[in-house]
Amino acid sequence: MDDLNPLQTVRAPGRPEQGDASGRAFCQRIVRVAVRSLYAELVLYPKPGLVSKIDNGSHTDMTAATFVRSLFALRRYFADITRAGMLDAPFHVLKQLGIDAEARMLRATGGINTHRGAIFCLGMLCAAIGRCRAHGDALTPARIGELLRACWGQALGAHSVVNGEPVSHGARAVLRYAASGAREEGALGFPSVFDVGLPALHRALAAGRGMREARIDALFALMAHISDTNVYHRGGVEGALTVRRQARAFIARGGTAAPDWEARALASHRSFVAARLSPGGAADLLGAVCLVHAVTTR
Ligand SMILES: CC(C)(COP(=O)(O)OP(=O)(O)OC[C@H]1O[C@@H](n2cnc3c(N)ncnc32)[C@H](O[C@H]2O[C@H](COP(=O)(O)OP(=O)(O)OP(=O)(O)O)[C@@H](O)[C@H]2O)[C@@H]1O)[C@@H](O)C(=O)NCCC(=O)NCCS
Ligand SMILES: Nc1ncnc2[nH]cnc12
Repeated sequence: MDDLNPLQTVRAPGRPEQGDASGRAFCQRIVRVAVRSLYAELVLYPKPGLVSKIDNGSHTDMTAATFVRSLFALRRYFADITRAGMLDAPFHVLKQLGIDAEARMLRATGGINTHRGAIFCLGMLCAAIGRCRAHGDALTPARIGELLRACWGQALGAHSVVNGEPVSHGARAVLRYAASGAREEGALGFPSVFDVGLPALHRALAAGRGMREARIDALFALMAHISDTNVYHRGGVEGALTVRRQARAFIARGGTAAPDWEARALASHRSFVAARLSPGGAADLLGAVCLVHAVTTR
C-alpha cells in the first residue's frame, strides 16, 4: 500500500472498473482528448492577447514551448483525476491531485503559471467524465454537468471562499474587484463552459463554419461573458471593460460569420497586446469547451 497515493484511500474492493483494461483505456483516451484540447487552444490564432505559435501575445515570460512543456507534465494528472472520478473520490482527493499537478506544471515551466485554471477546470471535468463512465451513462454535456454538481458541487462551493491573506492573483482580484474568477466558476459547475462556450461552438458548426472559426466564436463568447481574474490582475476594471466591450462588438458583427472577422480579431489582438491584457481564464475555459465537445461527439 502506497500511503502517498491519494487514490489508494478510495479504492474499494469489488469495483472492477478502476483497474480493468477498458477502464485504463478510457482514462488514456481522456488524457489524449484533454491534451489535444489544450493544444487546440494554444495553436488557435488570432486570440486577443494570448500566446500562440505565431507570437507570445501580451506575455513576456511564456511562449508556445512553455505551454507544450506544461502539457506534457499534465498527462498523468488527467489520467489520475479521471480515474478518481470513476471511483467517486471525495473532493479532498481531487484537490490534492490538482495541487500536485500545479507543482509539476511549475517545475516543467520554471515557475510560470501556464495552466492553473485549466488544471482546475479540465481536471474537474475529467473527474465528472470518469464518473459518467462509471455510472454507464451516455457522455452528454448535460449529464457531465449534472454529475459534476451532484458529486462535488457542495465542496466546490466551499472552495470558492477566499479566506485570509490573498496569495494568488486570482484571490487578489476577487477581494479587490469583486471579480468571480475560477473559484466561483467551479462553485457553479462551470456554467460558462456549458451555457456560453459550448453553445457558441455548436452554433458556428451548425451554421457550416469550420472548427477554427467555431473555436474563435467560443473564445469571444467567453471573453464577453466571464469575470476573468487574469484580466483584472493585469488591467483592473478598465481592462475588464475593454475586453468585454471588444468581445461584444466582435459578436455583434456576427463573429466569424462576418467576412472581415479575421482582420477584426487581429485588431483586437494588437490592441490587447498594447494594453498588456490577457484573457487567460477565457483561454482555459476554451480548452474545457474543446474537451467537452470532443468527448460528447464521438
Ligand atoms: C481554484 C484555483 C484555480 C485557484 O484560483 P485562484 O483564483 O486563487 O488563483 P490563480 O493563481 O489566480 O489561478 C486562477 C487561474 O484561473 C484562470 N481564470 C481566471 N479567471 C477565470 C474564470 N473566470 N474562470 C475560469 N478560470 C479563470 C486563470 O488562468 C489563466 O491565467 C494564467 C496566468 O495567470 P497569472 O498567474 O495571474 O499570471 P500572469 O498573467 O502571467 O501574471 P504576471 O505574473 O505576468 O503578473 C494563465 O496561464 C491561465 O491559466 C487564473 O490564473 C486553484 O489554483 C486551486 O484551488 N488549486 C488547488 C488545487 C485544487 O483545489 N484543485 C481542485 C480540484 S482539480
Ligand atoms: N494561450 C494562452 N495564452 C496566455 N495564457 C493562457 N492561459 C491558457 N492559455 C493561454
